[in-house]
Amino acid sequence: MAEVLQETQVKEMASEVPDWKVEGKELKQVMKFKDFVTAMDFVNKLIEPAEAAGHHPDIAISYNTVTISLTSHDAGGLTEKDFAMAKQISSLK
Ligand SMILES: C[C@H](O)[C@H](O)[C@H]1CNC2=NC(N)=NC(=O)C2=N1
Repeated sequence: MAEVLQETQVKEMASEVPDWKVEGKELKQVMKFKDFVTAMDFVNKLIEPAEAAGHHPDIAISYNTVTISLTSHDAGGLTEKDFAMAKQISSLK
């Protein structure tokens, strides 16, 4: 299991993913799309990288708005896996 990062490490790594916000034990991003179908298309693009990494984002969909939260449930906080997944997700936008 990946280890929970210290606060200083979190700050350092957060600067590498400026489109994500650190909120407590999560990395969060709200994404707006043209419509529901486009939003769903994006969400479906997350299946492959999440399965490949064995690390899965929490996703809330509201019409054209997708809120993605990343945390390592098993470790109980943010780990390197969350930052790696954040980078991957950002690259799919
Ligand atoms: C066995 C498997 O690795 C675990 O259940 C994984 C699956 N995906 C996961 N994803 C996230 N975000 N946190 C986890 O703790 C987690 N656990």
